[in-house]
Amino acid sequence: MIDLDGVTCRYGGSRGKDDVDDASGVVAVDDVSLRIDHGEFLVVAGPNGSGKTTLVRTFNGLVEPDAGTVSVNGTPADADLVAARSAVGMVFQEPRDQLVASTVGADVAFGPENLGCTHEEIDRRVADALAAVNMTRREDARIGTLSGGERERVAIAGALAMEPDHLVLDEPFTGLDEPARLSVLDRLRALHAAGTSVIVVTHDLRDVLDLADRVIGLADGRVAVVGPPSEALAELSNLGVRLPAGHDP
Ligand SMILES: Nc1ncnc2c1ncn2[C@@H]1O[C@H](COP(=O)(O)OP(=O)(O)OP(=O)(O)O)[C@@H](O)[C@H]1O
Repeated sequence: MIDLDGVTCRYGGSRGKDDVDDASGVVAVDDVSLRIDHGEFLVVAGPNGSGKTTLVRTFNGLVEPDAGTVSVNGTPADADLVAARSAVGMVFQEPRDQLVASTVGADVAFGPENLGCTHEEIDRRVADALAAVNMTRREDARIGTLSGGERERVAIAGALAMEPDHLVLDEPFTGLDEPARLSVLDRLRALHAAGTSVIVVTHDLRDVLDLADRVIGLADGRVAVVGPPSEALAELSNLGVRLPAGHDP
């Protein structure tokens, strides 16, 4: 479970927990409280610059709030960063930024190796994670030869190999063609069905809204709307996000 209480994040100006009243700089996330349960499929929507990326990066301590608290499974994220990063896997906006090895297998093994898993455990996790993204037996493929969609799936596999409770994907469909987008959606649907909590950050709600248990719409760093998709849809149309066909304003 991820629990946020009054989280505020700012860039620039004076930083730090003691100067949250300094009005200089940009307030990227503004007093957000939120609880995400195990198994939940959550969509975080909002226009460019509304604070989506900054918000989700607080979930595993990548961004430390200037005010408020984040806890993961009951422990403050900043008190145990390893636990937070093991429980909350993250796939960044540009998957190339997070691929660290030259082959698929070495890349997916990187996380479990750092966790100190045994060789047998690493092999099992790599095989399971590649199966989950439909890339079984592609361990030896060189990263440089993969398409953008395949790289995205390797990045997802790398996060899955940590066996996280929550998987966060930041704009996972950017730059993907239609087959790759549908393939990633298919994988997310299967992961959710298998019990992983999936959190998708997007300004494009086509397709993904059908999978969501709940959607949060951000505007200027604040939660403008939160609820099941059917209830949130009307208000989401005011936020400048791309809605599924038939729901455009
Ligand atoms: N490293 C940074 N330094 C300074 N300002 C930043 C930084 N990262 C984000 N911001 C600012 O914080 C605000 C929120 O940005 P953030 O990237 O969290 O929003 P977003 O909704 O994810 O945007 P996008 O859809 O464009 O990715 C914006 O005003 C942005 O310019």
